[in-house]
This record gives sequence, structure tokens and C-alpha cells, in this order.
Amino acid sequence: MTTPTLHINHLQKNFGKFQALKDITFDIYPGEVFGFIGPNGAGKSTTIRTLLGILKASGGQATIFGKDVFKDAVAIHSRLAYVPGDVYLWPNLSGGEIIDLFLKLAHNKHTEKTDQLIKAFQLDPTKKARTYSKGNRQKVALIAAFSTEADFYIFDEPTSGLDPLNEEIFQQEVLKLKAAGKAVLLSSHILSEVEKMCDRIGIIRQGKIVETGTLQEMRHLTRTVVKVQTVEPTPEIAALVGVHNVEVNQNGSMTLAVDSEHLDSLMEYLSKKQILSLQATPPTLEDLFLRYYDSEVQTNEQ
Ligand SMILES: Nc1ncnc2c1ncn2[C@@H]1O[C@H](COP(=O)(O)OP(=O)(O)OP(=O)(O)O)[C@@H](O)[C@H]1O
Repeated sequence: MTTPTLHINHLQKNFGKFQALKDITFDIYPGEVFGFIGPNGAGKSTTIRTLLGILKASGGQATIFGKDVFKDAVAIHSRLAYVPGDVYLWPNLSGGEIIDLFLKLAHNKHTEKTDQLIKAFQLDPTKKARTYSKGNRQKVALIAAFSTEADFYIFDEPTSGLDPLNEEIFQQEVLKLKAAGKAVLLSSHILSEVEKMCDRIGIIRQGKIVETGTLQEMRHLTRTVVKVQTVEPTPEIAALVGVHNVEVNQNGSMTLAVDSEHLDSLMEYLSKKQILSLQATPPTLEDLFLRYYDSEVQTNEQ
């Protein structure tokens, strides 16, 4: 079996009496883009900072490339690239100088690829960092990271501040990493981005991983919205197992929600009816995420 690039097992982190990470467990394999999502304050950055050795864990284990992140940081960091959500840059150096400095610190060199990335992200590398917008500061870190020859790339909300064109460049570069067999951890609030790029997703809530799986597996946890119009009225549909919220529309069509595991039996039932129109809208990652977000709000209010 392939060794995971990242293995986290029951990771915990306390800040004084506050337990920010209660139980974080997941793996990321080579060639995989793993989406790490959850509400504000759920513990995404704390998990990442602990993996990078910036914070000391209070319990549990974590390995990167099979090495203990708390003991073998130097060996791990030589094969790892990281971009935080809010990048600090030396204000009096130019963007180009900072990219080269980041590359030097990572024992890498400015290459043709670096120039291609500067062009693709449309960064003016001659300008001093103090004149850069937030988006341009992000670009400096992203260009350095994508120019780095690493095996594991960690991005913590990397596209906050990027315009749609640059977000697209970011996505293309991540997919190139994946095609090259690299592992990627992507923490993001942009669910459409996660949905588009990630092979598997982990949802964190209040310091705990509450779900991990492929988008397909996640979809089974939620409901599909079906809009159907039959020749004959079918009020008995509301009594079928897994069917919820049946509403009759003005034109006689029905809108209902069906648990994903009962979608097939609903379709079998409908195949025996005369259908005028049928539309099934699969749940998005946002539908699933909002479900967890909602339950967080309720928990906090109790
Ligand atoms: N140094 C610290 N001292 C005390 N509490 C902290 C510290 N760093 C983070 N926390 C708390 O730990 C929890 C998790 O924070 P974290 O920044 O990891 O969340 P996040 O999921 O990355 O959120 P966001 O999506 O807003 O970036 C929060 O309640 C935060 O207030």
C-alpha cells in the first residue's frame, strides 16, 4: 500500500484551557488534492500551523513523508512548500527579490518556470512589496511556492484576494502538481474551487473532523432536489421512504427532496408513471457544508 504523504492521527491542540483541536484524523496520498473546509474558527489554520511545527501539539501524532513532524522538521521542510492566507513580505524589497529569497530559503533557484509564473499571474516583480495589494502579496508567495520543487504543498486560504483570472491560474497550477504526483492540502472557503479541484474533502467543525471522503461519497450524505411532472397526480409519492418536503407547484409539477441513498428507488417508482418533465439537481458541496455550519450555529446557541 502507498505510504500517505501526510498522516494525522487524533491530533490535539490546546491554547491554555481552550481545546482548539480536539480530534483531527486524516491522510493525504501522493497525487491527491485534499480540500480542508470548515467554518471560521473551526481549527484549519491551527492544524496547518501544528503540522508545520509553528505550534506544538498537545496530543496525537502527525507524519509527513513518514517522518514525525515534531521531530524531523528539517528533513520534512526541505520537501514542502507552504502558502499562508495572509503573506508577510519585506516592505523594502521588490516582489522579484522576495520570490528569489523565498526560493533560496527553500534551497531552490529562480528558473524559467518562475518567469512563466510571474507572467501568468501578471505580477510586476520590480515594484517594492510595500506598494503591493493583498492579491499581489499572495501572488509573490504563490509564484515562489509553485516554482519550488516540493512533494507536498500546503495552501491555507491561498486565493483570498485574487481576482477570478488569477484564481484560475492558481487552479491550473494545482492541477499540474496533482498530475505530477504531488500531494496538496488546500484549506479554502471557496467551495466551488474545492469542488472543482479536490479528490477528497475533510470537513472540520469545532476542532474535530466530522466527515472525510470524495465529493461523491459526501453527496450520499445529503439530499437531491427533484422536480417532476406526471400526467396523473401522484400524491402517494410523499409516503415513499426517503422523500421529504413535497410541494405541489402551480403548474401541477412537484418539487421534493430525496435522501441520496433513496434516489434510485424514487426513479424506479417514477419510471412506472407517465412523466411530462423531470429534473434532478444533485447537492453541491455548499449544501453539505451549510448543513454542518447550521448545526454549529445551533450548538453555539444552546
Ligand atoms: N494563538 C492562539 N491563542 C488562543 N486561541 C487561538 C490561537 N490561535 C487560534 N486560536 C483559536 O483556535 C480556534 C481555531 O482557530 P483557527 O485559526 O485554526 O481557525 P480556522 O478554521 O483557520 O478559521 P478561519 O476560517 O477563520 O481562518 C479559534 O477559536 C481561534 O480563536
